[in-house]
Amino acid sequence: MNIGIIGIGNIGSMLLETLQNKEHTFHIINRTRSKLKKYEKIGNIKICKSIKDVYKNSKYVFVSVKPQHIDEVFKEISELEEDGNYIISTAAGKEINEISEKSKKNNVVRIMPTVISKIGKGVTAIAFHETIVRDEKKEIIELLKPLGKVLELEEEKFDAFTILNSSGPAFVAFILESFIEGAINIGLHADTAKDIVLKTFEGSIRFLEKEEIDLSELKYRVSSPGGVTIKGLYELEQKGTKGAIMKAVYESYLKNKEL
Ligand SMILES: NC(=O)C1=CN([C@@H]2O[C@H](COP(=O)(O)OP(=O)(O)OC[C@H]3O[C@@H](n4cnc5c(N)ncnc54)[C@H](O)[C@@H]3O)[C@@H](O)[C@H]2O)C=CC1
Ligand SMILES: O=C(O)[C@@H]1CCC=N1
Repeated sequence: MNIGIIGIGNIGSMLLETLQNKEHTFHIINRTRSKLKKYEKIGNIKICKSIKDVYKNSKYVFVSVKPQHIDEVFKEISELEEDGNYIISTAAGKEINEISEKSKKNNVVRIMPTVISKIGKGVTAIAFHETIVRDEKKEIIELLKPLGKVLELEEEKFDAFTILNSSGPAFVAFILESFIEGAINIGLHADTAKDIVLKTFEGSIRFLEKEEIDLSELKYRVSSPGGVTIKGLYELEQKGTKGAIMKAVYESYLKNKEL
């Protein structure tokens, strides 16, 4: 399969490296040429000089540039003839109808990926232009399988999905970091703290899945009456931590809707 990728940043490089497979030939381009250097000597990766070269040579063309740069890419594509190729946009907040209008193409697919897919464990949401039929959808979903789970989702749910799934890893990193720094403050070395915190989070998730219990049930199993855990939970409640996190999710959601 001939696959194009316009924009080899965080997501473009994740797509290139995760979908890498000897049966595919990749045609890639990036504005900052230095980011392409490491792919120069790989046989099935062709570095292109123009968006036209990428589009003309690829059946599936991922567009993974920032939302503020996407219009110029679609403008260039709009001047090219559609010949059985499909645009697959990864841009947050950009709807299929808008992409279709700007690129003057019908074969438009929208995905919402995550950097986590680099290890094949992420979830990728997907939505298709109304003219794309079942067999075409099946082939595209199959192409994306190395990314992990591929979830067909109504476009109106993309904004919420983006914040939870695609911004999500950054929120997780922030919360983990808070615990690690809390641990350093009570005398642990950073490496030890990181190891314990990661294992505690991972173990708690596995435990919740296996025991099939509610989150509050886990809180009450751990919190001894008048003990140490409830003291910390009380502090979090007094500081409005849950409200702050809910507000963070909401603000990200509003920002995504503005794009
Ligand atoms: N970073 C993430 O975790 C996620 C990002 N997204 C979306 O994916 C898209 C890409 O995000 P990132 O990879 O984080 O951005 P990035 O800034 O890391 O990568 C974008 C790349 O596109 C290149 N570029 C810009 N204009 C170009 C042009 N005209 N021709 C060729 N290359 C061009 C830039 O040089 C850059 O390397 C965005 O639209 C974003 O909303 C979606 C889900 C998750
Ligand atoms: O922060 C952003 O705008 C992009 C979209 C979702 C994750 N990263």
